[in-house]
Amino acid sequence: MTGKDRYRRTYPVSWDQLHKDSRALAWRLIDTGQRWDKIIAVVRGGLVPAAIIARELDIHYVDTVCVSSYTLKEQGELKIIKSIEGLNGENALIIDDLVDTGKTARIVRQMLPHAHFATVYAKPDGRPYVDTYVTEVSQDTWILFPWDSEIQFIEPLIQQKP
Ligand SMILES: O=P(O)(O)OC[C@H]1O[C@H](OP(=O)(O)OP(=O)(O)O)[C@H](O)[C@@H]1O
Repeated sequence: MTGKDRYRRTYPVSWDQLHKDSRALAWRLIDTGQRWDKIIAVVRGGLVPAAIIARELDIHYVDTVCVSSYTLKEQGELKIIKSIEGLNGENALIIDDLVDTGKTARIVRQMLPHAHFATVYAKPDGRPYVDTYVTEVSQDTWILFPWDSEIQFIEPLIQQKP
């Protein structure tokens, strides 16, 4: 299934919730007992969680891999826009906002095979490709991130058509 048909529900995440969930991910990472000295953010969705994790884990080295797989809700071809040279992922933590089908995680793991892969949110198909995550949502849920949304007026429920 491709495109909008894949999503039957929406899970809106506010900035506050994203901050709390990213801090919860930081706690979970600390609880593994492992320690890392580098963060690799998967651009773009991983940028904000990576900044929060870098602060909580006191990591000052942050780099990026740039991969794009979606055009809004339409699943498109996966493109590597920027890779990483000279690292195998040792002592590195890869951070993304979400693992959905797992396509992005699989390709980033190939670039950095020794890294620990962590996401804030995970769907069942992508879960096997992450080492640590916080919240699972169903495969047919569209996670509406705060950077993709705005607060706006809506009609009273009674005036909305079914
Ligand atoms: O598990 P997958 O099916 O690969 O999906 C997860 C990826 O999709 C989103 O990125 P997207 O490609 O939308 O790019 P963006 O973060 O730049 O918006 C998200 O940030 C993950 O990187």
